[in-house]
Amino acid sequence: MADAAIHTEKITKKYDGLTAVDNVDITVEKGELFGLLGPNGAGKSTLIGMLSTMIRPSSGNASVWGYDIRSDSTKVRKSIGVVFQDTTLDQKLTGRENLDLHGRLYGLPKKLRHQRISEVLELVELSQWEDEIVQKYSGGMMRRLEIARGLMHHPNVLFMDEPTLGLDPQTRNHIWDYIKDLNREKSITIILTTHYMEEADRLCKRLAIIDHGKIIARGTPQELKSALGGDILTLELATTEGAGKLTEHYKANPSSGSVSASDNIVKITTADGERTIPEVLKITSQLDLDIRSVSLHKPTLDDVFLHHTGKGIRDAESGAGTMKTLRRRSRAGK
Ligand SMILES: Nc1ncnc2c1ncn2[C@@H]1O[C@H](COP(=O)(O)OP(=O)(O)OP(=O)(O)O)[C@@H](O)[C@H]1O
Repeated sequence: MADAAIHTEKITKKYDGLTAVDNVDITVEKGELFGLLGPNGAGKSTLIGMLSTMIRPSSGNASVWGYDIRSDSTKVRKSIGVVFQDTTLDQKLTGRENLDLHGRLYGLPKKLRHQRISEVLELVELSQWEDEIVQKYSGGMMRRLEIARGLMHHPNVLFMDEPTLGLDPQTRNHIWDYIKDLNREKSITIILTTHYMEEADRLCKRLAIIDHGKIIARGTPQELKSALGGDILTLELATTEGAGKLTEHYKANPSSGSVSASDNIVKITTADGERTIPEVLKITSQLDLDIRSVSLHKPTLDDVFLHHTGKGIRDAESGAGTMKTLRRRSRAGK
Protein backbone atom coordinates (compact mmCIF):
# COMPACT_ATOMS: atom_id res chain seq x y z
CA MET A 1 0.00 0.00 0.00
CA ALA A 2 3.08 2.26 0.08
CA ASP A 3 2.18 3.32 -3.47
CA ALA A 4 -1.31 4.48 -2.57
CA ALA A 5 -2.04 8.21 -2.23
CA ILE A 6 -4.09 7.47 0.88
CA HIS A 7 -4.44 4.36 2.96
CA THR A 8 -6.37 4.03 6.21
CA GLU A 9 -6.71 1.10 8.58
CA LYS A 10 -9.60 1.13 11.03
CA ILE A 11 -9.31 4.87 11.50
CA THR A 12 -11.72 6.04 14.20
CA LYS A 13 -12.66 9.32 15.87
CA LYS A 14 -14.80 9.42 19.02
CA TYR A 15 -16.23 12.54 20.63
CA ASP A 16 -17.52 11.81 24.13
CA GLY A 17 -20.39 9.40 23.51
CA LEU A 18 -20.38 9.75 19.71
CA THR A 19 -18.31 7.80 17.17
CA ALA A 20 -17.97 10.29 14.29
CA VAL A 21 -15.73 7.99 12.18
CA ASP A 22 -15.95 4.28 12.86
CA ASN A 23 -13.16 1.87 11.82
CA VAL A 24 -12.85 3.20 8.28
CA ASP A 25 -10.61 1.39 5.78
CA ILE A 26 -10.06 3.17 2.49
CA THR A 27 -7.37 3.18 -0.16
CA VAL A 28 -7.13 5.93 -2.76
CA GLU A 29 -4.73 5.37 -5.65
CA LYS A 30 -2.42 8.09 -6.92
CA GLY A 31 -4.16 10.14 -9.61
CA GLU A 32 -7.68 9.16 -8.54
CA LEU A 33 -10.65 11.46 -8.09
CA PHE A 34 -12.24 9.82 -5.07
CA GLY A 35 -15.51 10.83 -3.42
CA LEU A 36 -16.90 10.47 0.09
CA LEU A 37 -20.67 10.69 -0.28
CA GLY A 38 -22.98 10.91 2.70
CA PRO A 39 -25.56 13.05 4.47
CA ASN A 40 -24.69 15.92 6.81
CA GLY A 41 -23.19 14.59 10.02
CA ALA A 42 -22.05 11.29 8.43
CA GLY A 43 -18.40 11.89 9.40
CA LYS A 44 -16.92 13.09 6.08
CA SER A 45 -15.32 16.30 7.40
CA THR A 46 -13.94 14.48 10.42
CA LEU A 47 -12.31 11.87 8.17
CA ILE A 48 -10.76 14.59 6.00
CA GLY A 49 -9.73 16.45 9.17
CA MET A 50 -7.79 13.39 10.36
CA LEU A 51 -6.16 12.78 6.96
CA SER A 52 -5.06 16.41 6.75
CA THR A 53 -3.61 16.14 10.31
CA MET A 54 -5.99 18.73 11.78
CA ILE A 55 -7.92 16.21 13.92
CA ARG A 56 -6.17 13.56 16.01
CA PRO A 57 -7.61 10.06 15.49
CA SER A 58 -8.83 8.14 18.56
CA SER A 59 -7.49 4.89 17.07
CA GLY A 60 -6.40 3.28 13.81
CA ASN A 61 -3.75 4.31 11.29
CA ALA A 62 -3.50 6.28 8.08
CA SER A 63 -0.87 7.38 5.61
CA VAL A 64 -1.04 10.14 3.01
CA TRP A 65 1.41 10.10 0.11
CA GLY A 66 3.32 7.41 2.02
CA TYR A 67 3.68 9.49 5.22
CA ASP A 68 2.14 8.50 8.53
CA ILE A 69 -0.39 11.13 9.66
CA ARG A 70 0.88 11.00 13.25
CA SER A 71 4.64 10.55 13.04
CA ASP A 72 5.20 12.39 9.74
CA SER A 73 2.56 15.11 9.96
CA THR A 74 4.82 17.88 8.60
CA LYS A 75 5.52 15.87 5.45
CA VAL A 76 1.82 15.05 5.12
CA ARG A 77 0.99 18.77 5.31
CA LYS A 78 3.55 19.61 2.63
CA SER A 79 2.02 16.98 0.33
CA ILE A 80 -1.56 18.17 0.60
CA GLY A 81 -3.79 21.14 -0.13
CA VAL A 82 -7.12 21.64 1.59
CA VAL A 83 -10.17 23.52 0.34
CA PHE A 84 -12.32 23.94 3.43
CA GLN A 85 -16.11 23.83 3.56
CA ASP A 86 -16.39 27.19 5.34
CA THR A 87 -14.47 30.02 3.71
CA THR A 88 -11.20 30.89 5.42
CA LEU A 89 -10.26 33.71 3.03
CA ASP A 90 -9.51 37.13 4.48
CA GLN A 91 -12.32 39.26 3.06
CA LYS A 92 -10.41 42.52 3.53
CA LEU A 93 -7.40 41.38 1.49
CA THR A 94 -7.21 41.15 -2.29
CA GLY A 95 -7.08 37.82 -4.09
CA ARG A 96 -3.34 38.21 -4.64
CA GLU A 97 -2.72 39.15 -0.98
CA ASN A 98 -4.64 36.09 0.24
CA LEU A 99 -2.47 33.84 -1.90
CA ASP A 100 0.70 35.65 -0.85
CA LEU A 101 -0.16 35.11 2.81
CA HIS A 102 -0.64 31.40 2.19
CA GLY A 103 2.68 31.19 0.27
CA ARG A 104 4.47 32.87 3.21
CA LEU A 105 2.92 30.41 5.67
CA TYR A 106 4.36 27.60 3.55
CA GLY A 107 7.77 29.34 3.45
CA LEU A 108 7.80 29.84 -0.33
CA PRO A 109 10.54 32.32 -1.30
CA LYS A 110 9.35 35.65 -2.77
CA LYS A 111 10.20 34.97 -6.41
CA LEU A 112 8.59 31.52 -6.41
CA ARG A 113 5.60 32.93 -4.53
CA HIS A 114 4.95 35.56 -7.20
CA GLN A 115 5.35 33.04 -9.97
CA ARG A 116 2.95 30.56 -8.33
CA ILE A 117 0.38 33.27 -7.58
CA SER A 118 0.26 34.22 -11.26
CA GLU A 119 0.05 30.55 -12.33
CA VAL A 120 -2.76 29.55 -9.96
CA LEU A 121 -4.77 32.73 -10.62
CA GLU A 122 -4.61 32.01 -14.32
CA LEU A 123 -5.64 28.41 -13.72
CA VAL A 124 -8.88 29.48 -12.02
CA GLU A 125 -9.40 32.44 -14.36
CA LEU A 126 -9.13 35.13 -11.69
CA SER A 127 -6.06 37.02 -12.99
CA GLN A 128 -8.04 40.11 -13.83
CA TRP A 129 -9.53 40.33 -10.31
CA GLU A 130 -6.26 39.73 -8.45
CA ASP A 131 -6.15 43.28 -6.97
CA GLU A 132 -9.83 43.39 -5.98
CA ILE A 133 -10.68 42.77 -2.30
CA VAL A 134 -12.31 39.39 -1.73
CA GLN A 135 -15.42 40.98 -0.18
CA LYS A 136 -16.37 42.03 -3.72
CA TYR A 137 -16.06 38.49 -5.15
CA SER A 138 -19.11 36.33 -5.92
CA GLY A 139 -19.51 32.96 -4.13
CA GLY A 140 -18.12 31.11 -7.17
CA MET A 141 -15.10 33.43 -7.43
CA MET A 142 -14.32 32.91 -3.75
CA ARG A 143 -14.47 29.15 -4.17
CA ARG A 144 -12.13 29.39 -7.17
CA LEU A 145 -9.71 31.52 -5.13
CA GLU A 146 -9.82 28.91 -2.36
CA ILE A 147 -8.98 26.21 -4.89
CA ALA A 148 -6.10 28.39 -6.18
CA ARG A 149 -4.85 28.81 -2.62
CA GLY A 150 -4.98 25.06 -2.00
CA LEU A 151 -2.74 24.60 -5.07
CA MET A 152 -0.12 27.28 -4.21
CA HIS A 153 2.50 24.88 -2.84
CA HIS A 154 2.10 22.24 -5.59
CA PRO A 155 0.32 19.58 -3.50
CA ASN A 156 0.15 15.96 -4.63
CA VAL A 157 -3.21 15.46 -2.96
CA LEU A 158 -6.04 17.99 -2.77
CA PHE A 159 -8.81 17.57 -0.19
CA MET A 160 -12.02 19.39 -1.01
CA ASP A 161 -14.75 19.46 1.62
CA GLU A 162 -18.13 20.05 -0.08
CA PRO A 163 -16.55 22.11 -2.91
CA THR A 164 -19.83 23.37 -4.37
CA LEU A 165 -21.95 23.77 -1.24
CA GLY A 166 -24.40 26.67 -1.56
CA LEU A 167 -23.41 27.54 -5.16
CA ASP A 168 -25.98 27.96 -7.94
CA PRO A 169 -26.17 25.17 -10.58
CA GLN A 170 -24.27 27.12 -13.25
CA THR A 171 -21.37 27.99 -10.91
CA ARG A 172 -21.39 24.41 -9.66
CA ASN A 173 -20.89 23.13 -13.22
CA HIS A 174 -18.02 25.58 -13.66
CA ILE A 175 -16.30 24.37 -10.46
CA TRP A 176 -16.79 20.76 -11.59
CA ASP A 177 -14.86 21.57 -14.76
CA TYR A 178 -11.93 22.92 -12.71
CA ILE A 179 -11.92 19.86 -10.49
CA LYS A 180 -11.91 17.51 -13.49
CA ASP A 181 -9.11 19.47 -15.18
CA LEU A 182 -6.95 19.54 -12.05
CA ASN A 183 -7.29 15.80 -11.76
CA ARG A 184 -6.81 14.94 -15.43
CA GLU A 185 -4.42 17.57 -16.71
CA LYS A 186 -2.43 18.40 -13.59
CA SER A 187 -2.54 14.80 -12.29
CA ILE A 188 -3.55 15.88 -8.79
CA THR A 189 -5.12 13.21 -6.62
CA ILE A 190 -8.41 14.63 -5.37
CA ILE A 191 -10.54 13.50 -2.45
CA LEU A 192 -13.80 15.35 -2.20
CA THR A 193 -16.71 15.10 0.17
CA THR A 194 -20.22 15.79 -0.96
CA HIS A 195 -23.81 15.17 -0.08
CA TYR A 196 -24.86 15.96 -3.66
CA MET A 197 -25.44 12.65 -5.42
CA GLU A 198 -25.13 14.18 -8.86
CA GLU A 199 -21.74 15.65 -7.95
CA ALA A 200 -20.42 12.27 -6.80
CA ASP A 201 -21.86 10.58 -9.89
CA ARG A 202 -20.51 13.10 -12.40
CA LEU A 203 -17.04 13.66 -10.93
CA CYS A 204 -15.76 10.68 -9.02
CA LYS A 205 -13.99 7.72 -10.51
CA ARG A 206 -14.64 5.78 -7.32
CA LEU A 207 -16.50 6.59 -4.17
CA ALA A 208 -17.28 5.41 -0.69
CA ILE A 209 -20.73 5.99 0.77
CA ILE A 210 -20.57 6.92 4.43
CA ASP A 211 -23.34 6.97 7.03
CA HIS A 212 -23.03 7.30 10.82
CA GLY A 213 -19.23 7.18 10.50
CA LYS A 214 -19.18 3.84 8.65
CA ILE A 215 -18.49 3.01 5.01
CA ILE A 216 -21.62 1.26 3.83
CA ALA A 217 -20.74 0.78 0.14
CA ARG A 218 -17.86 1.51 -2.21
CA GLY A 219 -17.04 1.22 -5.90
CA THR A 220 -17.41 3.18 -9.13
CA PRO A 221 -20.75 5.00 -9.44
CA GLN A 222 -21.71 2.54 -12.19
CA GLU A 223 -20.80 -0.53 -10.11
CA LEU A 224 -22.80 0.75 -7.16
CA LYS A 225 -25.86 1.45 -9.28
CA SER A 226 -25.63 -1.77 -11.31
CA ALA A 227 -25.39 -3.81 -8.12
CA LEU A 228 -29.01 -2.87 -7.42
CA GLY A 229 -29.88 -5.01 -10.39
CA GLY A 230 -32.16 -3.14 -12.75
CA ASP A 231 -34.76 -0.40 -13.01
CA ILE A 232 -36.39 1.39 -10.10
CA LEU A 233 -40.16 1.65 -10.10
CA THR A 234 -41.39 4.36 -7.72
CA LEU A 235 -45.01 4.28 -6.56
CA GLU A 236 -46.62 7.03 -4.57
CA LEU A 237 -49.55 5.60 -2.62
CA ALA A 238 -52.41 7.55 -1.08
CA THR A 239 -51.46 6.43 2.44
CA THR A 240 -48.48 5.20 4.43
CA GLU A 241 -50.55 2.13 5.45
CA GLY A 242 -51.07 1.31 1.78
CA ALA A 243 -47.31 1.57 1.20
CA GLY A 244 -46.80 -0.83 4.11
CA LYS A 245 -49.24 -3.39 2.62
CA LEU A 246 -47.58 -3.29 -0.79
CA THR A 247 -44.12 -3.62 0.79
CA GLU A 248 -45.26 -6.65 2.81
CA HIS A 249 -46.60 -8.27 -0.34
CA TYR A 250 -43.25 -7.83 -2.14
CA LYS A 251 -41.27 -9.03 0.87
CA ALA A 252 -43.41 -12.19 0.88
CA ASN A 253 -42.76 -12.64 -2.88
CA PRO A 254 -39.09 -11.63 -3.33
CA SER A 255 -38.89 -13.10 -6.84
CA SER A 256 -41.02 -10.17 -8.08
CA GLY A 257 -38.26 -7.67 -7.16
CA SER A 258 -36.65 -6.14 -4.06
CA VAL A 259 -38.60 -3.43 -2.26
CA SER A 260 -38.06 -0.51 0.11
CA ALA A 261 -40.47 2.08 1.46
CA SER A 262 -40.30 5.54 2.99
CA ASP A 263 -43.61 7.10 4.18
CA ASN A 264 -46.12 6.61 1.34
CA ILE A 265 -43.45 5.98 -1.32
CA VAL A 266 -42.56 2.43 -2.37
CA LYS A 267 -39.55 1.64 -4.56
CA ILE A 268 -39.30 -1.67 -6.37
CA THR A 269 -36.08 -2.75 -8.04
CA THR A 270 -36.73 -4.97 -11.00
CA ALA A 271 -34.89 -6.35 -14.01
CA ASP A 272 -37.51 -5.11 -16.48
CA GLY A 273 -39.35 -2.01 -15.33
CA GLU A 274 -41.74 -1.68 -18.30
CA ARG A 275 -43.12 -5.19 -17.77
CA THR A 276 -43.35 -4.75 -14.01
CA ILE A 277 -45.70 -1.73 -14.17
CA PRO A 278 -48.85 -3.67 -15.23
CA GLU A 279 -48.05 -6.45 -12.73
CA VAL A 280 -47.75 -3.97 -9.86
CA LEU A 281 -50.96 -2.21 -10.86
CA LYS A 282 -52.75 -5.57 -10.83
CA ILE A 283 -51.45 -6.28 -7.32
CA THR A 284 -52.41 -2.83 -6.00
CA SER A 285 -55.90 -3.33 -7.44
CA GLN A 286 -56.20 -6.76 -5.77
CA LEU A 287 -55.04 -5.25 -2.45
CA ASP A 288 -57.46 -2.34 -3.00
CA LEU A 289 -54.73 0.32 -2.72
CA ASP A 290 -54.96 3.86 -4.14
CA ILE A 291 -52.01 4.90 -6.31
CA ARG A 292 -51.21 8.60 -6.81
CA SER A 293 -48.33 8.28 -9.26
CA VAL A 294 -45.98 5.75 -10.86
CA SER A 295 -42.56 6.49 -12.35
CA LEU A 296 -39.71 4.43 -13.72
CA HIS A 297 -36.03 5.36 -13.69
CA LYS A 298 -32.53 3.93 -13.82
CA PRO A 299 -30.95 3.64 -10.34
CA THR A 300 -29.31 6.76 -8.85
CA LEU A 301 -26.81 6.96 -6.03
CA ASP A 302 -29.72 7.93 -3.77
CA ASP A 303 -31.28 4.56 -4.56
CA VAL A 304 -27.96 2.96 -3.60
CA PHE A 305 -28.02 4.86 -0.28
CA LEU A 306 -31.65 3.87 0.29
CA HIS A 307 -30.86 0.25 -0.49
CA HIS A 308 -28.06 0.11 2.11
CA THR A 309 -29.56 2.26 4.88
CA GLY A 310 -33.32 2.04 4.39
CA LYS A 311 -33.54 5.85 4.02
CA GLY A 312 -32.79 8.47 1.35
CA ILE A 313 -29.85 10.87 1.74
CA ARG A 314 -32.21 13.81 2.27
CA ASP A 315 -34.24 11.92 4.89
CA ALA A 316 -30.98 11.09 6.66
CA GLU A 317 -30.06 14.78 6.64
CA SER A 318 -33.28 15.97 8.17
CA GLY A 319 -32.37 13.97 11.26
CA ALA A 320 -28.85 15.37 11.44
CA GLY A 321 -29.62 18.89 12.61
CA THR A 322 -26.21 19.76 14.01
CA MET A 323 -25.41 23.40 14.72
CA LYS A 324 -22.86 23.28 11.91
CA THR A 325 -25.54 22.13 9.46
CA LEU A 326 -28.00 24.80 10.55
CA ARG A 327 -25.36 27.53 10.34
CA ARG A 328 -24.35 26.43 6.87
CA ARG A 329 -27.92 26.17 5.62
CA SER A 330 -28.67 29.71 6.73
CA ARG A 331 -25.50 30.90 4.98
CA ALA A 332 -26.53 29.16 1.77
CA GLY A 333 -29.97 30.74 2.06
CA LYS A 334 -31.76 27.36 2.41
N1 LIG B 1 -15.64 18.82 17.57
C1 LIG B 1 -16.72 18.02 17.70
N2 LIG B 1 -17.22 17.69 18.90
C2 LIG B 1 -18.27 16.86 19.02
N3 LIG B 1 -18.92 16.29 17.98
C3 LIG B 1 -18.47 16.60 16.76
C4 LIG B 1 -17.36 17.46 16.54
N4 LIG B 1 -17.14 17.55 15.19
C5 LIG B 1 -18.07 16.79 14.61
N5 LIG B 1 -18.87 16.22 15.53
C6 LIG B 1 -20.00 15.30 15.28
O1 LIG B 1 -19.47 14.21 14.54
C7 LIG B 1 -20.42 13.78 13.54
C8 LIG B 1 -19.75 13.82 12.17
O2 LIG B 1 -19.56 15.20 11.81
P1 LIG B 1 -18.87 15.64 10.45
O3 LIG B 1 -18.81 17.13 10.45
O4 LIG B 1 -17.61 14.90 10.27
O5 LIG B 1 -19.92 15.13 9.39
P2 LIG B 1 -20.01 15.48 7.84
O6 LIG B 1 -20.41 14.23 7.14
O7 LIG B 1 -18.80 16.16 7.38
O8 LIG B 1 -21.24 16.47 7.79
P3 LIG B 1 -21.24 18.00 7.35
O9 LIG B 1 -21.43 17.97 5.87
O10 LIG B 1 -22.42 18.54 8.10
O11 LIG B 1 -19.94 18.59 7.79
C9 LIG B 1 -21.63 14.70 13.67
O12 LIG B 1 -22.58 14.05 14.47
C10 LIG B 1 -21.07 15.92 14.37
O13 LIG B 1 -22.06 16.58 15.12
